[in-house]
Order: sequence, then C-alpha cells, then structure tokens
Amino acid sequence: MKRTVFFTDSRANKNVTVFDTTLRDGEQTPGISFTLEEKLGIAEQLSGIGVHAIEAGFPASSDAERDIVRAITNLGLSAQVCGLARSLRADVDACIDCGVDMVHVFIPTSDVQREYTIRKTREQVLETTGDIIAYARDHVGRCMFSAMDATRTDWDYLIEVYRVAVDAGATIINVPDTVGVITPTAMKRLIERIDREVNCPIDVHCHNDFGLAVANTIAAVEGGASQVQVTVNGIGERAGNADLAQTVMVLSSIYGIDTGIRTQSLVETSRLVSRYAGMSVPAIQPIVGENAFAHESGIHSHGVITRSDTFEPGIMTPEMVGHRRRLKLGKHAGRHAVKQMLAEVHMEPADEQIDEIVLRVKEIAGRGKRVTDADLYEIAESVMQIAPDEKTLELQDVAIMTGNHAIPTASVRATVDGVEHIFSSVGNGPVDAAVRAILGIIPAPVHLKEFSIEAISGGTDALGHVTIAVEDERGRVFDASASSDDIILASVEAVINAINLVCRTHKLDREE
Ligand SMILES: CC(=O)SCCNC(=O)CCNC(=O)[C@H](O)C(C)(C)COP(=O)(O)OP(=O)(O)OC[C@H]1O[C@@H](n2cnc3c(N)ncnc32)[C@H](O)[C@@H]1OP(=O)(O)O
Ligand SMILES: CC(C)C(=O)C(=O)O
Repeated sequence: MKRTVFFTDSRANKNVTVFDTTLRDGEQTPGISFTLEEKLGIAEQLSGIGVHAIEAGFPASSDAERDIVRAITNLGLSAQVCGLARSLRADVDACIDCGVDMVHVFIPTSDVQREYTIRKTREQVLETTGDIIAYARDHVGRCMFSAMDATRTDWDYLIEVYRVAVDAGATIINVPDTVGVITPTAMKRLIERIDREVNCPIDVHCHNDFGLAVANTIAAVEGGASQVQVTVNGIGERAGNADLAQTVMVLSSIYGIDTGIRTQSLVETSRLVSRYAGMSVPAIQPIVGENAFAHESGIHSHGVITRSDTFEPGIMTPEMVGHRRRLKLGKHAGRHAVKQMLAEVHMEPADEQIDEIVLRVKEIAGRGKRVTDADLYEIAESVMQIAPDEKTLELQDVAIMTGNHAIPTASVRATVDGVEHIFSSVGNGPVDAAVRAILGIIPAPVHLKEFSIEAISGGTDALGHVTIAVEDERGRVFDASASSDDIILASVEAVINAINLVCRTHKLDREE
C-alpha cells in the first residue's frame, strides 16, 4: 500500500528514543500498585519491544520499592534501567544502591511549586541542582535532570537551571509538563529555545490533564527533543501521561521517525498492563482499543472490504500494531458486511435473503441489543431455512464450589459430538473456574478474547447478560452471548455458544 506522509518537519530528529515510565509515573495512578512479579513481567515486556529506557521506580519511597528496582536491574535487560530521586543525597544513594544505569533527579522550578513544596528561593534551587547532579555523576554514568513543572516556570530562569544541571554533568535534560497545561505550539517553541541555548539532549514528559499529552510530546519532537517519556495505556498521575502506543505510532507512521519499537507487540503490551493494573482500556482507545480497527456502519464496512485504507489510516494497519480488523453488526450495518461475515463461515445467502437478514439485524440492534456473530448465524439459518446444525458441545451439568475460604472450583460434564467428558478446574473466581473447565473439554483450541457481564435491570435479582468473544487458531473471532438471572450459568452458556460457533466453522472449513 502506498505510504502517504502527511507531515515531516525537517528539524525533527530522525531517531527518537523511548523512555517508559509505566512502572513509576504509571504506578502513581490512584488505585494501581503492581506486585514484584507484575513489575518484572512489564519490565521484560517493555525491554523486549525495544524501549530504550525503563523508569523502574522511586527507590527512596520504601524498602519494598527498592527491592523491586534492584530486582529489575538484576534482570540484565537490554533497556537501560532508571530510578527516580528527589534532589536529596539519600534518594540518589537509594537509586545507586539498586544498581540502576541512570538516576533521574528532579527539582521543582516553577514559583508555585518551588515556594509551596520545597520552600526554596530561585538561587537555592540553582545551588541544589548543581550539587545534586554533581553528586549523582560521581556515582553513576548517566543522570537525567528534570526541572519539575518546567512549563509553568519562567523561561529565562528555566534555561539558567538547565545550564547549571548540564554544567554539573546531567547527561540528558527532561522538560516535564507536570500539570498538563502547555499547548503544542508553545511546547515546540519552548523546546526550540532550550535546544538553541542549552547544549544537551532533550527528553519530554507530558501529562494529559487537557488531553494534549501525546500532541505536546510530538510537538516537543518537532522542536528538537530526542527522547519521549510515555506510559503503557497512558496511565499515570491524574489523567495520565502520553500513551506509548499513540506516541510511537504517530512518530513512526506519520513522521517516519524510527523509535526502535517493535510495534507489532503494542496491543499485547497494552493488554498485559491493563490486566496487571486492573484497569480496562476503553474500546475507542486509539491503536490498542477493541474498536481501533472495527467497523460497524455499512458504508465504512463496504469501503474496508474493498480496500482497507478507504476508512482506515492506511499508513497504520492492524497488523503493524498486533491488532486485527473486525466487521461488527449493529443498527448501522449494511449488506456488504453481512455478506462478507457470512461468507467467512461458508454461508452464501441469495441477494433477497441478505436484505431480510440486514432488516432483522437492524431490528434487533434498534432495540438497543448488541448483535453477536451467534445472533447473525441464527438469523441467517432462519432466513435461509437451514436446519440448525447439531451442536458439537452440549452441557449436561455444571457444579461450582466457592466461598471465602475455598478456592473456586468448577466441574463440567458435557458431550462433545455425543461423547461424554468431565473436566474440573480451579479459577480466580467461580466464573473463571467454570470457563476454564469448559475450555478443558473442547476439541478445538480457542483463546478467550473478551468477556463482559452487564446487569440488564437494577437490583440484586438483575438479569445478567454475558458476551464472550473467542479466537480460533486462524485468528478468526466469534462472539456469542447469553442471559440468565445466574451470572455463572449465563457465562457458561455464552462460552458454549461461542465454542459451538467455532466448531461449526471448523467442520465447514474441512468440507470446503
Ligand atoms: C511529579 C511527580 O510525579 S514527582 C514523584 C511523585 N512520586 C511520589 O511521591 C511517590 C513516592 N513518594 C513517597 O513514597 C513519599 O512521598 C516519600 C517517601 C518520597 C516522601 O514521604 P514523606 O517524607 O512522608 O513526605 P511527603 O510525601 O509528605 O512530602 C514530600 C516531601 O518531599 C519534599 N520534596 C518534594 N520534591 C522534592 C525534591 N525534588 N527535592 C527535595 N525534596 C523534595 C517536600 O518538600 C516534602 O518535604 P518536607 O517533608 O520536608 O516538607
Ligand atoms: C518527576 C517528573 C518528571 C514528573 O513525573 C512530572 O513532572 O510529572
């Protein structure tokens, strides 16, 4: 596909390195606290996808944090490992004690933060900056200096602070937009000025209070920054930081800048952090969200079936980020999408049958109901007067044990093509145990992609509606749903419905 470059600023660096702070600023998100194992897993993942440096934590904040940062440095990752420190020798010592490759020292420079947090004069900040950077550089080869709240700092004074830091040995200077208030135009101008007047590589750290974190980060690169600070899924203080996937894809796909990131693993990385953080990613999140490459409206679906860049950027494809393109059905569905989705499962309705199927799809969606693949095939079978297939998997019994002192355990008895199987599994909860037990008996390997439960009415007796999406080994995704006043039974039924779709399609694949 022809690559269209919308913008290339000749002043922008052609190589930009990525400094990830998911484990430090990301973990400052209220409610997020990663375990040691989770932090190690995230660090390995980030290093594996080519992140240049990882901010592993703030060692002075607790003994546990120090142990974690030390464990991350002991992994021997290819990414540099960095620890955060206030402008205090004890904080720097804590970082050095962990064996980090780089110490990141920060000091507030805006009048408001300087006066009300560290209670120092401008002169004292200059003096402390010089002393602490020199101290850090006596012990470690790399030292990043952050003028905290740089974007609300008087620019002349800011330049003075950076010069002191660089003269004392800072190897890179960071420009934090600590409370997310700068605009892209101003950010570009600020970075251009720092680049002209301070002789040091520039890194940028943007917060998302006004939703400008990624735009400001990109503007900083336009102005001459050579390193960007990001977090996976944009997690971080308040409204978070610049998002890793968005920043990297804008730089690489739109600007043609090499970040060294293996972008095919961006979705996988997002899912890992989302799971460990216990924070789901909105479906409409750019690049990694469930809907980032999904199409429901008829005109768009028709377009992408014919040629994907009609309604996708083209310069960024789902494959480039480890995602997949999906057609979805709903109120806005059209004939081309329905025809295509049925063709994928070997169903070929006549033109007037497609019209009828589309009508029924719109009618269901018009009632506010999500139309799953299972619904589509059921409608198609009815319109095409095809007798529903024998179900591969038939549930006989499910028994679940759970409690405050019991490990949730489920036993399932089911027939697969008439042959009885029994399987038991433990899980993180009763639903997880039941789903694992079912997955243990099925003939085809499938991977659970999506699981959602919603209460249809209020109250403790609400009807639970469960939607499940599973992916087969060819990457095809099938979704199905079920409702019951027992959410465990609704989950079991939804999984079985989805698996039966997969098995049915596999049988038809073999017959083709
Ligand atoms: C923008 C950012 O993200 S900065 C990083 C923010 N991250 C964190 O705060 C997470 C980890 N923090 C912690 O665990 C704790 O806040 C600690 C251990 C660092 C400090 O805890 P405490 O000693 O209880 O102090 P507390 O957090 O209440 O207040 C912050 C102290 O740090 C001082 N401080 C803040 N920034 C700096 C700095 N750059 N250099 C020196 N001192 C600083 C403040 O002046 C205040 O000191 P004071 O007690 O003399 O008034
Ligand atoms: C420590 C600094 C870089 C920071 O997190 C901020 O200013 O937001």
